[in-house]
Amino acid sequence: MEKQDVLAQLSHVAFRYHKRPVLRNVSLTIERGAFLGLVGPNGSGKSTLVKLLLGQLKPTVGDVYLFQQPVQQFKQWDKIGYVSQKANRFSSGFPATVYEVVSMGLYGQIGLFRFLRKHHKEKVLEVVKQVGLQDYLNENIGELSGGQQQRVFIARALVSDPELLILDEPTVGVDAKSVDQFYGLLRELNERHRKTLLLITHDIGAVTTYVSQVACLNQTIHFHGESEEFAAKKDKLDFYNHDVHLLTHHHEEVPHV
Ligand SMILES: Nc1ncnc2c1ncn2[C@@H]1O[C@H](COP(=O)(O)OP(=O)(O)OP(=O)(O)O)[C@@H](O)[C@H]1O
Repeated sequence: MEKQDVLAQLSHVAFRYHKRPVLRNVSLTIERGAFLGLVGPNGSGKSTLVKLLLGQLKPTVGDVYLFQQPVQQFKQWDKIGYVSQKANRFSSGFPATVYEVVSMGLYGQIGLFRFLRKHHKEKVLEVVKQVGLQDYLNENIGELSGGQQQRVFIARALVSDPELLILDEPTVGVDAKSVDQFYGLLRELNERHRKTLLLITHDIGAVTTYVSQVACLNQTIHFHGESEEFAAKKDKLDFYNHDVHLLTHHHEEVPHV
């Protein structure tokens, strides 16, 4: 593997909230072109790992690199797109159209009050089309279903042309049929549009069906390999214990600290 093909890396990372250890000795590499699913039970540290990757938290021990740079020095944030689990929660009165919300993804590049140039507008239309919402361009986002809203946020993350897209539980609150379409979209972004994806999810079914690699986290990485290998081994991996069948459905009831 060439050095420039490592887009993100955690090296021997430990993290604690106050005195409480949450992650220990986590080493994980995300290579260019990967579609990596990060799975783990509730409270296993998935969101904490993402916050460390994005430089929002500092490891107690170890190092985090983005595009071969220590995350504290990293400045090229337009190379990274991020879609959080709270993205699809707009009420019907929210006064912004699909076009406007997706355009917001360009503000980092062009500044908040600058006008979009022709090529910016074309890029907005291109990514809206990529996520299949071209017929909804002028709809208010609050009028769309949870699955459609989530696509809008993918488009907003894509509009600045990131190389690495990080999605934290993006299907929470999305109905089952839209979830399948949504994962299909992610696969297409990975295979056709060459985006590197990190998908944080409880959904074991999705990871075995759609992603190319799986990493299992429960305080530390218990497995990282190809999804076929994961599918063959998953019943023997003890990191989930008895929780495995509950995970897809119980997420929303779990209070976040
Ligand atoms: N700000 C915080 N302060 C203290 N403890 C926290 C904080 N955020 C998370 N924790 C704790 O750290 C542990 C890991 O939380 P984290 O949210 O990273 O796990 P997760 O795998 O993303 O969980 P979930 O699947 O429920 O979203 C949990 O025990 C959680 O209660």
